[in-house]
Amino acid sequence: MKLRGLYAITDSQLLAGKFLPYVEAALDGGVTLLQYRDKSQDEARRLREAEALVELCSRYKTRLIVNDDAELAARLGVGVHLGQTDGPLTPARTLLGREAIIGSTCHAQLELAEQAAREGASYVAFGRFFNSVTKPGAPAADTALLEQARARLKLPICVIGGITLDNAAPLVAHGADLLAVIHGLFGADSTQEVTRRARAFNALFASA
Ligand SMILES: Cc1ncc(COP(=O)(O)OP(=O)(O)O)c(N)n1
Ligand SMILES: Cc1nc(C(=O)O)sc1CCOP(=O)(O)O
Ligand SMILES: [Mg+2]
Repeated sequence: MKLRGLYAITDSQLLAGKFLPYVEAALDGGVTLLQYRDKSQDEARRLREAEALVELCSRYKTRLIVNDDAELAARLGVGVHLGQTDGPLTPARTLLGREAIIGSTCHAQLELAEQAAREGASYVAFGRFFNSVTKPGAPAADTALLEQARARLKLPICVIGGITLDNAAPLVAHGADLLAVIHGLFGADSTQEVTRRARAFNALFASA
């Protein structure tokens, strides 16, 4: 499967009280990957919400990724996204199997991406490209890095951090395969607007 398009990421605070309707609205507009990202320690809620997403993603034929938690991903039979402090990639690959999608945060460092590629990552993520409401303190990356990554890596390249419909096009033009978005997608006022934004993010790839 080609990993290219919109990578929607959930946020428990932003989606409080509208979690499933907003996620379904995004899937309706077209999502290549959906990441369940919940930074709370509420294990019961995490399991409940992640199971609901498994069902939703199976209806929309979308691949689900769990943030941080390879054990939960294994339990649900889905992929995982691992940051630099979320545990090593090689055992996660062994746990989840060859077919699983495993993503790796590489900040703005090509060396981290090359290491992730050697250890079996399915995609590498660089960021943050713009000011992020969700994660303002993340290290900054720029489009020059993207061009170098494109030249040196064969893996799909994901970009993240403050991405909106107004600033995403140059990232695609500089070689991004996946646009990972929280606020620029789910910060909308209505489900209709979430669907419109998802379609518009995908349209950036059609014209690239
Ligand atoms: C697609 C994608 N890219 C980067 C991240 C950030 O991962 P990490 O650095 O582990 O930070 P947290 O998201 O866990 O706070 C991501 N989740 N997804
Ligand atoms: C979770 C995350 N990781 C980042 C990184 O740079 O690694 S930026 C980020 C936040 C993404 O949310 P938004 O689209 O609202 O900016
Ligand atoms: Mg993490």
